[in-house]
Amino acid sequence: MKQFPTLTVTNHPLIQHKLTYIRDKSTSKREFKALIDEVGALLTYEITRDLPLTAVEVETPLQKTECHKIDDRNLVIVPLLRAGLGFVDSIQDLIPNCIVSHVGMYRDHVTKEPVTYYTNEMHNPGEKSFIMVDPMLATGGSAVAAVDFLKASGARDIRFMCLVAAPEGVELFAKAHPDVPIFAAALDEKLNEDAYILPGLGDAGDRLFGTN
Ligand SMILES: O=P(O)(O)OC[C@H]1O[C@H](OP(=O)(O)OP(=O)(O)O)[C@H](O)[C@@H]1O
Ligand SMILES: O=c1cc[nH]c(=O)[nH]1
Ligand SMILES: [Mg+2]
Repeated sequence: MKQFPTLTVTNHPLIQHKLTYIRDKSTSKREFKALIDEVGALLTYEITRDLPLTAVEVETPLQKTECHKIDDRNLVIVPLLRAGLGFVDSIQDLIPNCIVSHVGMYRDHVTKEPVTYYTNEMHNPGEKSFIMVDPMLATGGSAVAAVDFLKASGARDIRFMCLVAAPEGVELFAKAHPDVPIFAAALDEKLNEDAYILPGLGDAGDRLFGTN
């Protein structure tokens, strides 16, 4: 299998176990969201591993001591609507002070090209760390366009978290944004003729929100 230097596949047994149920078409909508929450938390643990820490003094009931904090008020989660919303709850549970800045984008069913329909204004993006989240990296068109937007707004420190990636999408993304690390739970086989990931999990947005 082709190697991608900017891709980290977090194939921890717990993630693989939960991904098995996420892929299963008989998994209910309620279970699907609960599993996305759980895997989202586990992937967040991995993607935040290299965030810098600042020393702070804390007084325990016994004495003063030096502890460490991440700069959570300058950490921005960027969910790609709609399916990226699935990861927001778990990240906010872990890092309640983070900022959430939405990017609305859908993939045109015919051309497979991303169409942007919503963006948030960014404040001091050069001073912030961004984690873009979307369960699916298929052709890579949406993720590349979303990072193009973040960079055009002034963002520099960006990470991308997804659940399932296709080799075609990783290749396109890594070429366009070699400075943006990708964290995924699985690198799947390929895209089908409709640019869906095989074996994949189907349409993540539809499974999360009950549409199709
Ligand atoms: O890598 P790509 O080929 O661009 O495909 C991936 C995109 O497709 C899905 O979104 P979709 O267009 O289905 O929108 P939705 O989240 O609103 O369902 C998915 O959540 C990604 O954003
Ligand atoms: O397999 C795919 C490809 C794009 N979007 C999805 O939700 N699933
Ligand atoms: Mg969709």
